[in-house]
Amino acid sequence: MTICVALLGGSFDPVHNGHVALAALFAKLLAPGRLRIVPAGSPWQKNGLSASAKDRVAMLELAFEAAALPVVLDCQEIERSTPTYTIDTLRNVRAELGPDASVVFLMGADQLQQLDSWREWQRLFDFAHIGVAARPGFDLAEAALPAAVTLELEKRLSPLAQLKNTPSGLAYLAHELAVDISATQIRAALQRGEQANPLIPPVVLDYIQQHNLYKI
Ligand SMILES: Nc1ncnc2c1ncn2[C@@H]1O[C@H](COP(=O)(O)OP(=O)(O)OP(=O)(O)O)[C@@H](O)[C@H]1O
Ligand SMILES: O=C(O)c1ccc[n+]([C@@H]2O[C@H](COP(=O)([O-])O)[C@@H](O)[C@H]2O)c1
Repeated sequence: MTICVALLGGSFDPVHNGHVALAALFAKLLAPGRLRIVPAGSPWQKNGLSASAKDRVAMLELAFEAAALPVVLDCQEIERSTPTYTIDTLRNVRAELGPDASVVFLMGADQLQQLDSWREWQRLFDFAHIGVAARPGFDLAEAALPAAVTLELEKRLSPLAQLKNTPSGLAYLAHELAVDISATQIRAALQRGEQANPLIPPVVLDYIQQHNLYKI
């Protein structure tokens, strides 16, 4: 049987309930043999990060442990000194897992809307499938996507079972997620001295307070 590995990449600055819900949704849908969380080292489309890699990793460990969602943290992007390009990560993962494993890179609808800005974005499909979850404020409908992304999706949209049973090249849209949370919103709330309680796992909030993060 083919193994299926799902990867969730992100800045996780900090990890929040939207990330946990996205991971949990695809853990249920795909039942992957492994769910890997891949914290970004230098996300080149972002204007810097607030928390250190060490703190972001610690918060990820706490969040997924509290959610009782077994994950493996893959820190290769933090260990690289180059800007974080997903294509590099997927090349490495494919080399590690071999040609037959099903690899699914997960993302929210906001990333799909700008997928054509990613480095070598069409080549991502040579190494992995993509699994996309809906996100409030970001439309998954064709009309909301760049034409080039729509063209790729039209060729690649497939049922989940096909993603599980083939190595790469397909796409799946999960319309059922509706968690209106962003790390930007959480950082802003924490800077204002608000608690951000329903947005973030309590263990992560404790960590943020103990380590005095997101104050400025
Ligand atoms: N509420 C959410 N619903 C669905 N997907 C999400 C949600 N929040 C984040 N994601 C997805 O998780 C991945 C990592 O996101 P990221 O760490 O950038 O969080 P973010 O909340 O978008 O951060 P920021 O507000 O700092 O841009 C991305 O693929 C993103 O689309
Ligand atoms: O490869 C790229 O060029 C690229 C451009 C933007 C985002 N990504 C990846 O998309 C994921 C979410 O990114 P972010 O910046 O919203 O946290 C994370 O794994 C990033 O490395 C990747």
